[in-house]
Formats: sequence, structure tokens, C-alpha cells
Amino acid sequence: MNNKVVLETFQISKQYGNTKALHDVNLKIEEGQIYGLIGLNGSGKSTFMRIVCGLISATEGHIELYGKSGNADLQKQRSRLGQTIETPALYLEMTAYENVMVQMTLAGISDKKKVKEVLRRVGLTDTGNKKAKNFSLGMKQRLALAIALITEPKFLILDEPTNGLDPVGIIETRDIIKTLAQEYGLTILLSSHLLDELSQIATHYGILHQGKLVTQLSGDELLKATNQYIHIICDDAIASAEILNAAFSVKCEVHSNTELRINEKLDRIADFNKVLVLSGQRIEHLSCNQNKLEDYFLKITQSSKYERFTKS
Ligand SMILES: Nc1ncnc2c1ncn2[C@@H]1O[C@H](COP(=O)(O)OP(=O)(O)OP(=O)(O)O)[C@@H](O)[C@H]1O
Repeated sequence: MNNKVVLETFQISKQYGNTKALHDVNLKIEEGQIYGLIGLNGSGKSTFMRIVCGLISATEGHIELYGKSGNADLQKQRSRLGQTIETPALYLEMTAYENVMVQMTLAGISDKKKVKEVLRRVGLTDTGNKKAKNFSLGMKQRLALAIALITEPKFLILDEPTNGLDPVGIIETRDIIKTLAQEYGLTILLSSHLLDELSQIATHYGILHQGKLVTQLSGDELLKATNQYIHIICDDAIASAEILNAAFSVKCEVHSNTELRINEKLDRIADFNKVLVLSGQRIEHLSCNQNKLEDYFLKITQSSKYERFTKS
């Protein structure tokens, strides 16, 4: 299936004085993807996102948004884009509702229903009279996201959306991002310096290292490259494989009478467990071998041969 290309960049480079922040970045994002841009601090993630949003310009190269390039067309396409890189400052003495209302009025939109709708999408419906100054960091970030959703963007750009959040905030933010992609059909580009963190939400990945896009890969390719799998030991591996295949359409590798592995849908591990138990299987062991992500990231970024992945 050929999905629509939302963003494609061609040999994007950015020079800040003596610092070359980006080198010839060729990156492609298709409709419906949650594209995780991963890189260490200073690898160029924010610079790349700012160029896409039109907040700064590239020194060399060009970008296409929804197949359009050239300044005038790009600016038009950017109306489909929402971002939390440069959001308006929150009014700390106001509630979530009032903050969204003010920004909506400034954007020339008058629709009370929509205020409630964007707050619902980011899980801020129940904050009542609480002022923004009393919000947690996660709530403030979600409020900024609600404001970004006012114009009903089709493509969202989020710079390190889970950075600095506590574990509950991280899970809430992840769920909101997944829902925006899955239920509302948004394409999302987000960044992180932790591959493990990104792997909880992203469907596709781009690894940026010292301003170069070292590699791009899909979630399945990442699973293969890092040899991640769910490991199950149970009474009857063949019966369990059949149960899981029927319930989730997953392919299981049966390794012995009692042992099987699953190389896909790792985020469904709890559901696999539930269905097997409800089907009468006795599970002796169930684990997810997921600890190789950061090793993979280090291997890729530290390899002196990483240039082979880039187009010169
Ligand atoms: N306005 C600027 N002027 C000069 N150098 C800059 C500017 N913005 C970024 N840089 C430099 O460009 C490089 C890439 O920075 P960038 O902020 O894009 O990386 P990043 O991956 O987003 O890092 P972080 O996660 O720390 O934000 C760094 O060396 C940074 O110091």
C-alpha cells in the first residue's frame, strides 16, 4: 500500500556559525505514522523540527510538505501542521478552559464546543477552576498540546514531549499521542533521546547522530534488528500459539512443547497473558526481551561505519 507522503526532506543542512547542526538529511514520513526522531542531546532534532515548522530556514536543501515545496506553497501546507515547539505562553492565572478559549479567539475561532473537545482529547476535561499556575508539568504540556489542536492539524510535531515528566505523566502523554494518531488519524513526528521511550509509541524511527540521519527504519525492522521478542513458557505451546493467532493474528514460533516466542506486537503482552489464562493455559513464564534497544542505539551511533546509511 502506497501511503501519502506527508513530509520529505532533501539534503537538508543547517549551519549555525561554525557549527554544522544538520548534514544532508533525507527523511520521509508517510500519513498515519508516528515517526520517532531519536538522537543524543545536540544531535540536531530541534533544529530539524524548527526547519519543518518554518521557524528557521535550512542553509541548504529543501523540504516538501504534502508534496508541495517552494515558500508560498509550503506556508500554505503549514496550516495543516500543529506543533508544541513554539507555543504561546500559558496564562497562569487562567483555567485550562480559559487558556484555550483565549487562543481560539486570537485565532478567530468562536466555538465553545471545540474548547471542550480539544481539552477532552488531551485529558484535561476535569480540571475545573484550577488555574494553570497550579498544573503539573505534564498538565501544562497537555494544555499546550490542546492549544496546538485548535486549528485541527493533520500533522503534529512534538519536541521531546515526555521529557521531564514523571512516570504517570509519561504514560498519559503516550496514550494521548497514540489516540491522536489512531483515532483522529494524525501523523506525528516526535523526538526523544531515549529509544526505549520512543519504542513505546513510534511506528517508524529516524536515528540522528551529529546532525546526520544515520538510519530510518520501521517498527518491525527495529524489532528484527534488536531481536526483541515475547518469551512464553506454558503447558502446551502449540495450543497457545493457536489461541494467540486466532485472537491477535500474531505468528508464534514454537520452540518446544512448552515454549514459544512472538516477534511482533510486543506492547500487547498483557493482553496475550489474559487471553491465554482465560483459555485455560497455565503460564509458567512470560517476559519481554526488550532491553536491547539502547544497545542497538549505541551500536548504530558509535559505529564508525554509520556513513554507509547516509546518502552523500
Ligand atoms: N541558535 C543556535 N545557535 C547556535 N548553535 C545552535 C543553535 N541552536 C542549536 N545549535 C547547535 O546545533 C546543534 C544541534 O542542536 P539541536 O538543539 O538541534 O539538537 P537537539 O538534538 O535538539 O538537542 P537537545 O535535545 O539538547 O535539544 C548543537 O550543537 C547546538 O549547540
